[in-house]
Amino acid sequence: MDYWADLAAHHAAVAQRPILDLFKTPTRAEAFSARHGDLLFDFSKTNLDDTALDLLVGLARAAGVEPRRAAMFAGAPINETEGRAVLHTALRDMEGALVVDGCDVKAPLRATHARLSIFAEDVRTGRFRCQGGAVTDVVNIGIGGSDLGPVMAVQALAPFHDGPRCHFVSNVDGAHVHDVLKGLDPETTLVIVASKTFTTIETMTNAETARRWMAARVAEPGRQFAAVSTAPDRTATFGIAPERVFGFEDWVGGRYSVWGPIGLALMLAIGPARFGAFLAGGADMDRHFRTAPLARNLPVLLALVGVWHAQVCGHATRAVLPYDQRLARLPAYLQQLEMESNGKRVAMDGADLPRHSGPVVWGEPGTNGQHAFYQMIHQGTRVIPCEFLIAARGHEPDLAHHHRLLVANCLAQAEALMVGRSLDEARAMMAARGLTGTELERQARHRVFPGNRPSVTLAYPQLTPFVLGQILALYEHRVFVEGVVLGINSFDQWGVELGKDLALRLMPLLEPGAEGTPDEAAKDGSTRLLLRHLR
Ligand SMILES: O=P(O)(O)OC[C@H]1O[C@H](O)[C@H](O)[C@@H](O)[C@@H]1O
Repeated sequence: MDYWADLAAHHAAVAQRPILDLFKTPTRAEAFSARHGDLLFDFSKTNLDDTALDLLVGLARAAGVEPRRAAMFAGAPINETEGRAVLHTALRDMEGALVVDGCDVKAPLRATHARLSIFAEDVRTGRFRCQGGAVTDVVNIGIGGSDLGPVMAVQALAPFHDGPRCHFVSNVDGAHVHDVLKGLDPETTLVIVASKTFTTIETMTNAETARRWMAARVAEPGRQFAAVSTAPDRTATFGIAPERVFGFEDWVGGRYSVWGPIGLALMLAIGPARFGAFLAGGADMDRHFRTAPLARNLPVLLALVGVWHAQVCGHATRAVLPYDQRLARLPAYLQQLEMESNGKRVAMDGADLPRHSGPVVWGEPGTNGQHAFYQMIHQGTRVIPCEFLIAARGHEPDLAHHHRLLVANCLAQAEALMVGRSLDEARAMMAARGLTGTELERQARHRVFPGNRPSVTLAYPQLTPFVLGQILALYEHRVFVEGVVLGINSFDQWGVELGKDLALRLMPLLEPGAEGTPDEAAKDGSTRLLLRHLR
């Protein structure tokens, strides 16, 4: 059975059907939504019907999602281009044993987690002393997966933040480290150098700058540095004592690493107990993903809706729209998670991918986005499937009216996208304003909303550590399922390498005197022009 061909044929048959018509079936909303605990995933405002869903679930099954899922959790080397297991799920379920290549991987995880928790408590309680006393500020220096997870999660869980202030430096642009350090006291600052490889040029450059900044005022700057890495030899060379080095294994991908020591800044912010609740939320979603039938499985459904929109309907982008200000960095986090995982043109077997890879992921929190780019979402010529996230409750009980406005806006946008406004309705509006004839017609046309634009909504009770863990694991497994369905390796990222190599080779050409050298002459005309201009 060719599921892709059948899906394409089905899509062609239903593409013009109004989504709203599907609600003539009274059970539509219940049938095209799924729950796990207090999470509700509503995908009824899409053009998916029973036939499409059956085909998509068949596609997932035929692609081997179930055996592949079992292989991932069992520690098989499913990251085939790097010859590694993919076991970030073990970081959030450290109980028991999991033997991979003859060794139990869980006991060392528990040991590192225990050390991390003790260190975090020492810092939080003031037992860990800097030159100037207890730690007041933490600076996490890292980039990509060593930054986006912690920075997003610390902001997301601000209501639970009772530890030192946390700051993040990622960009090699000196403006970033300068602006962050400028307001801090080196005598009470702890610097975490977070880098899986401990070779990333941005992170190492920022770490050296931070050490110089600290050394100017602190007698033993190395004592106020901690490191998170898979490379203990390199952390030692940098001069960070082993008791403040927290390691992890290379089977934790950078963009999947917030659950382990890379999450140290989050643990310092909210404490080990709440960090444990975050892990428990992730583990809870893991259990759901492993046990729920495909057609009731939240990550599988989220993935299949994504495949329907991106590969079957051909929509090139996906907007992630959290109606939750504290999830402001979620779209950026998901850009790495989804686009670094599934933005690939070659299938696992080395052949060209016969269809598009994962979509462009972008977004901003609502309601801000409404006053910026929603114009295009509603009336542009391109269809942009939207993913709304909304909590039932905020954390500010005395501002409950704000939250009601937030919820109303979120639901209104999804409704407007689907229902739209017809030309007749727009004409009636213009007639009510006294317009007539061609002017009425012209003005009315600008006020038409075509509608029939798909969206999904993830509703959760409240943004707690547990719920954040559930949401992030949900997205991780969605990426996994999409990757299996597309037949790609979601766990490598060769596409980031070429630019890094070229940047290193360009560095000498930015020195004064590089003009006219053979290395410069070997560059293309545009690069030469820019080099000269920027030198
Ligand atoms: O943690 P690091 O080794 O410093 O890597 C940081 C980031 O850079 C790499 O180039 C990858 O694109 C990312 O997946 C990774 O998260």
